[in-house]
Amino acid sequence: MVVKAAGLVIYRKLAGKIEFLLLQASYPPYHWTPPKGHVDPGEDEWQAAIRETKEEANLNREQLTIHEDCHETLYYEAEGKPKSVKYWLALLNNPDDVTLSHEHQNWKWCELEDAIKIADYAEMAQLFRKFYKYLNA
Ligand SMILES: Nc1ncnc2c1ncn2[C@H]1C[C@H](O)[C@@H](COP(=O)(O)OP(=O)(O)OP(=O)(O)O)O1
Ligand SMILES: [Mg+2]
Repeated sequence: MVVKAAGLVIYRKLAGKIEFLLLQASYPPYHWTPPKGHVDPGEDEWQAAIRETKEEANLNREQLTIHEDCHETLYYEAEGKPKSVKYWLALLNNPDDVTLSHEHQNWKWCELEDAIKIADYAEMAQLFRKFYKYLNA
């Protein structure tokens, strides 16, 4: 069975430049991803994406404008099990502060090429490019 997760690719616009939010795991391999996590029983992916964003970055639904029509699902293997992660694109309305939970040790706002570099997975890179295109279309 596929383990389902979901999250939000949060971006802000600073001086006309788009920056994506990445969080670094506080456990090996200390990987960087947007806020996301497992879908709980009774939840759908949309609800999980919003809940995890609140838990992991302390950003509320009200601080965000979610592009409901811009989403992508990644499939990969995590701890030997197939996993899916559905991401929606979301604008952080104001340059509010991020607060981390114990699951992450750092965060960073990254322009496209930097986001691709630190996220470090091919499918994640494609996702960033697709979402960036959506914003510049
Ligand atoms: N896009 C990806 N493609 C391939 N492997 C990935 C990708 N993202 C993360 N991984 C790797 C890093 C870890 O070794 C492992 C699990 O990471 P991840 O899916 O981020 O789950 P997680 O258990 O750290 O957090 P979460 O509870 O938020 O889903 O998979
Ligand atoms: Mg998580």
